[in-house]
Amino acid sequence: MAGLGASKIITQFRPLTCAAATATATACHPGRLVPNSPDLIKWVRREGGFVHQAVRIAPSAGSCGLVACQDIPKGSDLIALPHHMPLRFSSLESECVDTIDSVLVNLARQVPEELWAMRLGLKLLQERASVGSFWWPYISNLPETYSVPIFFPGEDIKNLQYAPLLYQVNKRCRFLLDFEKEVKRVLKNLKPDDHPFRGQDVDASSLGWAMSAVSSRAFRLHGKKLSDGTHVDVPMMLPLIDMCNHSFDPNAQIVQEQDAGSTKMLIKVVAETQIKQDDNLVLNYGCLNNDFFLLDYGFVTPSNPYDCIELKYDGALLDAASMAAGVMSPNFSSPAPWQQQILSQLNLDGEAPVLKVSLGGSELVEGRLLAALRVLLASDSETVQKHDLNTLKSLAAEAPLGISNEVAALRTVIALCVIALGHFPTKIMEDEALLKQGFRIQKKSVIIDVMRGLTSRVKLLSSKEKISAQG
Ligand SMILES: C[S@@+](CC[C@H](N)C(=O)[O-])C[C@H]1O[C@@H](n2cnc3c(N)ncnc32)[C@H](O)[C@@H]1O
Repeated sequence: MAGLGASKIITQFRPLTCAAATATATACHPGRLVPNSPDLIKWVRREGGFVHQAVRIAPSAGSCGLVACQDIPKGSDLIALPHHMPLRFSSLESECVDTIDSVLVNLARQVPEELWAMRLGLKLLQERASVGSFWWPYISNLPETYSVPIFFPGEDIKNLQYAPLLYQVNKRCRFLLDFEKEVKRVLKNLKPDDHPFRGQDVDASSLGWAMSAVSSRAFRLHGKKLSDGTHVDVPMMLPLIDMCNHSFDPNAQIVQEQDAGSTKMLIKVVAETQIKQDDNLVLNYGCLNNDFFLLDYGFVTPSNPYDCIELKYDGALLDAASMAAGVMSPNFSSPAPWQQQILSQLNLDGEAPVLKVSLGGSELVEGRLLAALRVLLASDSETVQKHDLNTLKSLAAEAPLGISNEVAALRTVIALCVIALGHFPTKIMEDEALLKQGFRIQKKSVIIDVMRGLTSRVKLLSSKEKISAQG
């Protein structure tokens, strides 16, 4: 009986380790789980989906992408997936049809919300391990490895040199190691037929593969319609559509529409602009900073308008910065009661303050930090009370508390930038010599851009002050 059981298991799983999966395959698209995997475009068409005749899968910047092999007019449908093709994970106990579903749902419950990709990752791993999986043509075309920081060698992680990102990478690595133990504990006593991964061992590395496959490819789209007519957002993996690479200047977008004659939703990609022959089909993955791009997708976007750096709001640090900037007797660490009250309104003081503030991005200086600096550098409450909080938080509101107050606030931020740059031990020239340090270079560029933007404001304000003094 034991022998029979073993042979049954062997014919019902596909290995979760890459070397075994690729042993008999020959290269077609580089770096895929199975190099001679089935043709994805043919599979989508066979399943009742639509793929524009000019759309091809082609190598693109070291991985794959979708390319137009002839001009495509704006508004054309590029891809349409029928309802059964996206890979979703229902975590509802009521939708569990067997013990395998319940095991996965119970494991998924132990994944924190912010690591939602691991939940759908469990479903992906289950399908990867199963010989009869409907999604095998899709899964075999997924990348074999991911360039996200959880897989970086220790030295490369350290070399990111940016504490908020190091914190996130460590958190994910720690979670995967703990979750490995939990998954092993749960799977240990299961009968072979109830085992979600067909009796295979699951370790931190296969869990990391699945989490990265999902974080770098899933889209959050409308799921089931609720009785009030709204939809819940559900992460899904979209075969073929997820071959589109990212651009902040996309030529395609995902739309969901009701399938004719059915209550189900059709997921489509539509040409947002005219697409020229040989152009890549690109989607906008979202207005994300480079921390998210690197953590979830394994790449950074140069000149990313949404990139920013995070700082902790700290009175002593602000005192040091403003003194370095030549601001006279700052009192950031000992605010007056009326100032403290405004800090509480800004959520920078009080019972549960949110002390994380950012520089860069579309705002240049986070409104809460700017307002705090303006208020703490103001000498009387009357002038401050004349303005509402939104004005105090806005860089567009030019010097609401007077030019010298504004210059002192901006100089303090510039000094904060100098301190933040000092936390990177290497020079930009050294970073440039290391190809992998695109992340570090981009973070430094954000800081330098903030300094440039604020310095020109300070100059403008100072010249206005001079003119008014002369007048
Ligand atoms: C949704 S998949 C796109 C298809 C993927 N290139 C492939 O070969 O399967 C997202 C992944 O593509 C790559 N990618 C997408 N856009 C990129 C970009 N603008 N620059 C660099 N890599 C990109 C990253 O590896 C990312 O994790």
